Amino acid sequence: MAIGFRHHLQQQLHRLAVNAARPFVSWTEPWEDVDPVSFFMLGPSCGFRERFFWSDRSGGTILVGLGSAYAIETEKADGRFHEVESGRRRWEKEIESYGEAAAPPLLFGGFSFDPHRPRTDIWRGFPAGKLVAPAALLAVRNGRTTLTVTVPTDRGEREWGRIGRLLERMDECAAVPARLPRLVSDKEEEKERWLAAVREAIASIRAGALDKVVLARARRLAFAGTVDAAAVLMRLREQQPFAYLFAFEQDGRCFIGASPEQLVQKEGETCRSVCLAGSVRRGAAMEEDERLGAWLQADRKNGEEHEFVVQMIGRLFSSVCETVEMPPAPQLLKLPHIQHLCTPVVGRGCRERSVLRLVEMMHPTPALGGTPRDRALEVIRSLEPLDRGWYAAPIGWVDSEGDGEWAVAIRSALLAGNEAVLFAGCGIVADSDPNSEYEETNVKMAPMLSALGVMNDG
Ligand SMILES: C=C(O[C@@H]1C=C(C(=O)O)C=C[C@H]1O)C(=O)O
Ligand SMILES: [Mg+2]
Repeated sequence: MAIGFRHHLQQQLHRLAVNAARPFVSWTEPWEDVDPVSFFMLGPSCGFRERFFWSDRSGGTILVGLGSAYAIETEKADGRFHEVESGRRRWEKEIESYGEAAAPPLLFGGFSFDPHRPRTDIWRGFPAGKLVAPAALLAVRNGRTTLTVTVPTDRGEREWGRIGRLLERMDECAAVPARLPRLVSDKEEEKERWLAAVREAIASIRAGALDKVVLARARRLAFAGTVDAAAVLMRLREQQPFAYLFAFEQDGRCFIGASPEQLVQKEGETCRSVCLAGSVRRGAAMEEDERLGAWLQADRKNGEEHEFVVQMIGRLFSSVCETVEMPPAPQLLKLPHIQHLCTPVVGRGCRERSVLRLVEMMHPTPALGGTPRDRALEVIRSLEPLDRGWYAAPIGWVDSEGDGEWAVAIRSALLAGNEAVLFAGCGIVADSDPNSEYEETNVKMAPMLSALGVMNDG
């Protein structure tokens, strides 16, 4: 089947490319029986230096991209969302799309947390904002799988080599990911300095300078061999079934994670978000777990952390939507290692046309930045001893309608060769205790530690 299909696709694309009036053409075909992680694994061996993976919380939408037919990249500190949105509109005019989906292929990517902060070397290849239209996109939606191939009309022949190899290999049996290498070193990045920063933040909050700030820390692991992103992804898929799974790889450096937190979704005139803040670990037995959950729902400090997020997202949705629905009190979201206070928000009659506009307005929410936003960002810049890069920032996709879904890139790590850098933060408020906050960041790192094979699940 692949040979016949390959021939068919090649012919279609060749014919279209020759006659195209625009610089790119895309072709979409239905395609069954491909495991998305196996497809992701084929990238490097076919010569693609970029790849991404996305699965939403239900696993209903899975997007896997290989290569980059078109990229919109910005290093602007101010106006980066606007620049990316203009790039998206330009993209629609540069492509002719045929086959099953006669719409331009969607763009996938992300943003850095704070473009005003100087970037360190570990985040090389992860600019202030970057969206890509992949050369090959596998999309699973509502149980249907399609493959979209996008080629530049002037360099179609060159792209074809990689795509041809991919189509040949897609039919081979599911690839087996590399084994995870042994851990050789584990460095807490400056625990004492982080605790001191938390103490200082608490003092500023008590002095009335701000209400809440999220401070993060990093943990650097070194392994005896290369950490294979596909192997980590496969484990995350098993271990974190209700999270957004994401990976964004540039030249062998892969930012990967399993985030429970939706930033914003737009589907026509409906938009959604989830306020997530306030945390406690899971209990070992049911009784303890329920006791911890009940404690979390009654705890004043966690309630406060959560309430700042509810206030901000509620206000923002009210400013762009006709109606906003949210439950009066937070629910519990139970994940394998941690439970959170959670308030889902639905806005109807949304007046914004692009989800990127909503991403711009929402980032960072008080769940990742703080309240008030500008003060919190200043405190993070002056107290936090690390470069967040794309951690805690928006990651997701946007289509030609301006619809799309974005998560907050937490519970994540940057994989680079033999190293993995893990990140986790927590919301500091007036009643925070530095040691408990430190413990909370440990719980938040557990999912990635477990996916990396460093910690036994428990
Ligand atoms: C910042 C992180 O998580 C955020 C902070 C939370 C908290 O402090 O209770 C809870 C959920 C997230 O919004 C992280 O996981 O790194
Ligand atoms: Mg917290």
